[in-house]
Formats: sequence, C-alpha cells, structure tokens
Amino acid sequence: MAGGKLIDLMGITKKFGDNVVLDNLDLYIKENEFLTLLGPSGCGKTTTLRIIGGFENPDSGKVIFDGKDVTKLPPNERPLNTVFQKYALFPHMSIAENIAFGLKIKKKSKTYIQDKIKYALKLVNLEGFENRSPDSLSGGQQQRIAIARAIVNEPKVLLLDEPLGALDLKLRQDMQYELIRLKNELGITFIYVTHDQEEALTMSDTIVVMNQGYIQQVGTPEMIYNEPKNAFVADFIGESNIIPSTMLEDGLVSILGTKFACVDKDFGKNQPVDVVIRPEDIDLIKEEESALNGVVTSLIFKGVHYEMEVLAGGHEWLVHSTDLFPVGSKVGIKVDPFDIHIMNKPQSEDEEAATPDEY
Ligand SMILES: Nc1ncnc2c1ncn2[C@@H]1O[C@H](COP(=O)(O)OP(=O)(O)OP(=O)(O)O)[C@@H](O)[C@H]1O
Repeated sequence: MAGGKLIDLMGITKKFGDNVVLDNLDLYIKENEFLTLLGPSGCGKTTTLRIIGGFENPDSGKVIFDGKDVTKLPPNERPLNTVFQKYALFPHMSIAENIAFGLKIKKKSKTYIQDKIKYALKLVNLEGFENRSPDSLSGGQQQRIAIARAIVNEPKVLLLDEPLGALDLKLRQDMQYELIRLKNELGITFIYVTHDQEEALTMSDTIVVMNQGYIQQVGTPEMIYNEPKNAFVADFIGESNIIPSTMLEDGLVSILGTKFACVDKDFGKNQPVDVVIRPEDIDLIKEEESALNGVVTSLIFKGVHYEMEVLAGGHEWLVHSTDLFPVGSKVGIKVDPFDIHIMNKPQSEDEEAATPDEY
C-alpha cells in the first residue's frame, strides 16, 4: 500500500512558446504508489513526467522530492530512473552490458555489477539472457531489459512513459501484470503515463485524469470509474450516456422530460446538469412498467453482453445487457437511483480542475 507523501508538484506552469501546456498544476505522489497520468494525446502527461524527471524545467512552480526542492536538479541527481516507450537499448552491447551501463559509470565493483545483473534479470523473468544481443529479443523482452537496466540503480521512483505502447494487445496485457508484480516486489513508486484507460484501471493505485493541461480528477480506479467528477472523465473512462438534464429538487431529476429518482443532492432547483449513466446500469423492461419508452435500433453481440442502442426520449441510449432484445423491440428504460450520476455542467477549466486534496 502507498505510504506518505514522496513527491510534491506545487503550482507547476509550463509553456512552449504561447502554448500553455501545464497551468498551475498541483499534485502529490505517495511512497510506494502506482500512480498513472491518464489523458488524451497532447494533454500534458509526458511534460509532467519530464518535469518530475528533471528533463524539462517548469516556468514556475516547484518539484519537491522527499521534502527537498529538486526543481533545479538535473535528472542524474534525482533518485529516479525513466523507462521510455522506445526501449533505447544499445544495439552493439550484450544484454548484460546494457544493464551494467549505469553501474559502470558509477564505478561499482565487478562482483556488485554481476550480482545486480543476475538479480534484475530474475526480477523481469529473463534469467540466462546475459549474453544475448538486443536485436535477438522480442519487443516485450527488450522492454523488460529496459526496466531491468533502470532498476539496478535502485531508484526510489520509476518513471514509465507509455512503456507498453509499442507492444501488441496480448503482450501488453501480460506485461501489465508483470509491472504490478514488479512494483510490489521492489516496493518503490511507479509513475506511469498512458492514454489507455483500461491499462490505467488495471494497474494503478491512483489515477490522475488530465485534459488540456489541467487535472480533471485524482482518485482510485474505482472512484474514477464509479464517481466521475465531470462529463469529460465519465466519457474518457469507459462508455457512458451523457444526457443534458434538469435537477428538479433534491432526489429528483428530469431526464429528457421524464422524472427519475436520484440520490444526488446539493444542486439548485431547476438547475441544468449533465446526467451520466453507464450502459451496464440500464435495465430494459416492459414498456408499461416505465415512463420512458423507446425502441432498440441496433444490436451487437460482444461475448459477455449484448450492446444495444435504444432510441428513447429523442436520445440514442447505449445499453449493455445479458438479455437479448432484437432490433425493433419496444422497451422501457429503468435506472437505479444510485446509478444516476449528476454533474455540474462544465464551466471554466479553472473551476473544473481538481486539487489532490479533494480525493
Ligand atoms: N519540446 C516541445 N516543444 C514544443 N511543444 C512541445 C514540446 N513538448 C511538448 N510540446 C507540446 O506540449 C503539449 C503537451 O505535450 P505532452 O507530450 O506533454 O502531451 P501528452 O499528454 O504526453 O501527449 P501524448 O500522449 O501524445 O504523448 C503538446 O501540444 C505538445 O505538442
């Protein structure tokens, strides 16, 4: 489990020319945490990681590491190592030489280096690969070597920038479990960048959802999935129905002109809101049992469930159900009050951005 605060990003702003990539970003990362920066392309994930690693200087703000201001320190003076998407192994060196590279620069003894190589290869399940050349290894194996090369330096933090991005789906999934195991065995902090929400949900203790240089939400995978803070997060993490609606009073919302019971409070009377409902939280029932009726307009078999579109109240609802309703079926829509998530409509980015203290 994650421990105390290890890294504190305080008011980080970063511009490239006129492009404000990060705007007054606050975030802390705990010891032994698997924290993932998640968001669409260009939202500032890699820039955040590079600022933590010391590869990029912020225009303003501070990076605090273990209580010490490291904002001005170069990467090699920070207690961390980075693994990039491209493995960047030295092609002319053996695997052992690749792993030993950083340790030789630090002038470690031969026995120390040999022990470390053995230990690291065992950790990444590639024992006996010492004398192989990088080009004789698969993409997944090369990425494991890149990780082995990073961990022999005993970093407190491993920064991983889309390390599985170049691998095919099956290998990526296997490597996700490998990374979780590795992190638990090493007992260090992993900061991971991805735009793949499934990868983030699978591996992370904490997910930081970013958009356009702002943090949208920080929380556990369960919190991010089940209680998205706004429509952007709901839409980015899994599939959702996002429907402009009106809050009538506490516990009652009008969705497409039909009244639904809900549990959310603290919204104004007749306040316009966005309602978010996950496709798996919609029950299709008999027309006469529901006040909101519609017709199934499409149907796809997905293995574990059927994916349907239902036109009801002028809205195309996405529904996942284990029961089959053929196209043309007339159905009623039913949603448990606990599964109706009500969100303020987005206003300015500043108001939307969450600080870590809120989770
Ligand atoms: N060195 C640079 N010079 C100019 N602009 C840059 C530089 N690095 C990043 N940017 C810009 O900053 C923005 C954020 O880039 P960043 O790489 O942090 O995004 P990202 O969320 O990691 O995206 P991706 O998933 O595509 O890598 C982008 O608009 C990018 O073009």
